[in-house]
Amino acid sequence: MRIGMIGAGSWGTALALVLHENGHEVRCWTIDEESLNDIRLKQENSRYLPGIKIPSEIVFTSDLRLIVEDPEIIVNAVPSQVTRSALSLVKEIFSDQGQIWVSVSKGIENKTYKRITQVIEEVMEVPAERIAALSGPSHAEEVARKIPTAIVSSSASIETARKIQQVFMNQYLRIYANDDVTGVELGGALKNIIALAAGICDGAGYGDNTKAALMTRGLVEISRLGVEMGARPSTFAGLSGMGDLIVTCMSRHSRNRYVGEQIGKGRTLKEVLDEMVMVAEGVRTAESAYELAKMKKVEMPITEQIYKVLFENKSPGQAMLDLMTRASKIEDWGA
Ligand SMILES: NC(=O)C1=CN([C@@H]2O[C@H](COP(=O)(O)OP(=O)(O)OC[C@H]3O[C@@H](n4cnc5c(N)ncnc54)[C@H](O)[C@@H]3O)[C@@H](O)[C@H]2O)C=CC1
Ligand SMILES: O=C(CO)COP(=O)(O)O
Repeated sequence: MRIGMIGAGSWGTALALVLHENGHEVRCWTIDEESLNDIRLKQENSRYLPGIKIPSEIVFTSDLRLIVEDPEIIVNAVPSQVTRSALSLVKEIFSDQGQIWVSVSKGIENKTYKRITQVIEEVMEVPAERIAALSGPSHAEEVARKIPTAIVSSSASIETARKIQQVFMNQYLRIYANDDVTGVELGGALKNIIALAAGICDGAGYGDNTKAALMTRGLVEISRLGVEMGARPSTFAGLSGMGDLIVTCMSRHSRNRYVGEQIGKGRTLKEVLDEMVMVAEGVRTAESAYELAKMKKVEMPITEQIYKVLFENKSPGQAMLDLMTRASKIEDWGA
């Protein structure tokens, strides 16, 4: 199959390697001329995925026309908040021939509160049944090294989810399929906020008990908002829920956990983001989730405290104290 990849950051590049290995013809678009030159000269994307050799058969280009020329599948791998603008460029030159779209981005668009498959549906004017989300515990650094990984392909149409499963699956990337796209995308987006909290926990010197509490109660509030938005509760116990929450809160590769860790050590958000090359989606998703929770009247205490630490200068210590001294509760999946 011919597959177009929009975005050649760490995840876009790692997935291009998977697809190439699976026998597909892959073309990746990037606006980043520096990494493009790097890939052409050294066969390595050292800015986003250092240490991994990139086969010369994978085309990397800044010419979008090469991406939209006759693909059977188009994958969106740019960060959530720039997906709309990147797709607007695609829309100008794209002719719809029944292609399947895949979102691998994990976020909720600011202001519109849309999941990324919904942004694709709106901008590209394709039906939800032809769009899938691929999500789950999968750091690019490990997938690119062929470390066994399992994720989930989800679409409103289970046939579409199954097709994408077949295209991406191989010996080191196991893919499950389901049709709860709302749950899959919200799990992948919201766990990044809890990973920021887990990072703060590491940076501020709290303990393993603290992190376990944040992860467990984090999953409760993720599920609570997810169910309110129409997701199935059981999806949050799966790869795109608990699975991704575990890896992002625990992994040395996680950019969201890293940002939290730096803040926990006393640095400002601006200082940390200014020196980062890669995206930490949880920062902007915290804005969307905080506002959504207020609008939907869903209790999300950890998200609320993370929002206040990130954007209202609240100290992590005070945020932790406020979480610990909330009114006493019965432990229940909705409490
Ligand atoms: N890195 C990882 O391990 C994983 C990342 N993801 C998700 O994949 C998405 C992409 O993440 P990464 O590849 O890690 O990000 P990255 O920061 O490594 O790369 C971002 C890519 O987007 C491009 N980009 C940035 N702004 C742009 C714009 N305005 N227009 C066009 N292109 C633009 C950059 O040039 C770069 O190619 C995120 O939503 C992330 O949460 C999902 C699973 C794993
Ligand atoms: O979603 C991811 C792993 O599944 C990547 O997480 P980070 O963006 O925090 O690195």
